[in-house]
Amino acid sequence: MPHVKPNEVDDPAKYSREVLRARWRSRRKERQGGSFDVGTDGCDRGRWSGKRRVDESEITGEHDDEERDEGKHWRGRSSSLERGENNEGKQDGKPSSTSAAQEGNCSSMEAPEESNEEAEDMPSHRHPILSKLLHSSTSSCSSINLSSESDEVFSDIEDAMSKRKTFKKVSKGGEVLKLYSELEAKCLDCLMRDALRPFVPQYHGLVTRGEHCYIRLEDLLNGLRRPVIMDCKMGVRTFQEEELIKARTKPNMRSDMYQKMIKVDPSAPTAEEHAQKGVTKWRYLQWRDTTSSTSTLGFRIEGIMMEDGTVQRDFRKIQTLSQVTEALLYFTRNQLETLNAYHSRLLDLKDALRSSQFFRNHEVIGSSLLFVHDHNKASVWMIDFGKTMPLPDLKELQHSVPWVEGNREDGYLIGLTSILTERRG
Ligand SMILES: Nc1ncnc2c1ncn2[C@@H]1O[C@H](COP(=O)(O)OP(=O)(O)OP(=O)(O)O)[C@@H](O)[C@H]1O
Ligand SMILES: O=P(O)(O)O[C@@H]1[C@H](O)[C@H](O)[C@@H](OP(=O)(O)O)[C@H](OP(=O)(O)O)[C@H]1O
Repeated sequence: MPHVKPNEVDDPAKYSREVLRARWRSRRKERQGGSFDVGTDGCDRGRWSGKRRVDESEITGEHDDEERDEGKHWRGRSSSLERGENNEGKQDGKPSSTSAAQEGNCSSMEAPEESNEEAEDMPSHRHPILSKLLHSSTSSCSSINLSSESDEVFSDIEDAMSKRKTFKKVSKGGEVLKLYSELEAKCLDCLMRDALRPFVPQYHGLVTRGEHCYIRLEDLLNGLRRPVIMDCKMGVRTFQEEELIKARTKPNMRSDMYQKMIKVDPSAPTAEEHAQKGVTKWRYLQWRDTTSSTSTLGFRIEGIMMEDGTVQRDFRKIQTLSQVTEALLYFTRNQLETLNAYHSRLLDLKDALRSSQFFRNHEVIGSSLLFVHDHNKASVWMIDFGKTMPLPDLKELQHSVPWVEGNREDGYLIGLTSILTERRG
């Protein structure tokens, strides 16, 4: 355990960083032949979301697993740690020539931020809260690993985790950067001219850092003190129809997803999948949807971060409204004011969705509602449009009817209604 000065205990984030920093040091020492300091709390680490993130060690020179969370767990259960490799490459981070032209030349849109080199000397620019969220993912990722230090820094499980730790970074000035994806940038651009604008982080265009391009977004946690955060992935499915077609026509067996699957339920894969030790991405995503509340309630809780910085992801198997209610009451600590503020924001969102042209003609897949509150404010935001697609041929969606292959319905409003219903119950 690190030496902790008394005043550091008053600052949990700092204390947590110190503890984790010490663990990282001891882990590195062990790799170099020294002793291994096992966590003293006996808990797995809670991890949550944030695949597309940039390793802040790039910016600050520190190592991002220092900020991972030690898991105190919702209802005392341990969250699972998953590992694996993504075999399917993604093209995020480098705009195509057309998209770059559309968004403006990335490198000519420099934000007023520090360069990587400057930032290395300025660790105070880190965003401790966001970095907790971003560093607590359970999933594997095809992202480019920007950090040459990761092999040294991460343990076996963390080696796998590190493959997805490169997507987002934090900057000063009330903005966060997310690795560029053409689909997401186009959506955000559209959303800035839509009725949904007040429910989406403000989009400030693109910026280049090193060899990658990023989307500049309003930091939704800016100005909040010890915020409590919940990420709910919306919709009755989290896979695109394209993923289903690909699984049929050009199946790519993902061993990382197979591993994640058997960790939760060894009997879930078919005999063939067991033999191949792999599942297609569609199969994994569909399994996640049907074993959580996604398929039935139209949303699932991906993770919750409490005010002390602990991140909890033990909601994978939640399927009923009463379980969701329990989680939400825990998240809000039963505070009526907070619950009411969320409720009224969600009603406003529902109205805005009704009048949104963007919503009418987009298939919204894998997008989240981010619930954020502190002691005097609560709000809900729509985030993550990386898999949100415009519909062809002036087609429009209802968002409130079940999905059947080909209809492209996403069930977003089914999820929103479930959340609102839960609140009434
Ligand atoms: N504008 C923002 N301001 C503050 N925090 C944000 C913002 N956008 C995202 N986050 C945080 O980062 C997390 C991940 O964001 P997002 O879902 O957009 O990333 P992703 O890499 O696409 O993740 P996923 O693994 O869900 O596909 C969110 O759960 C949220 O906590
Ligand atoms: O639920 P988990 O266990 O965290 O699994 C991940 C989750 O379903 C993400 O939504 C998905 O990314 P997309 O939605 O962006 O496809 C990711 O795929 P990936 O590994 O291909 O990134 C999965 O690994």
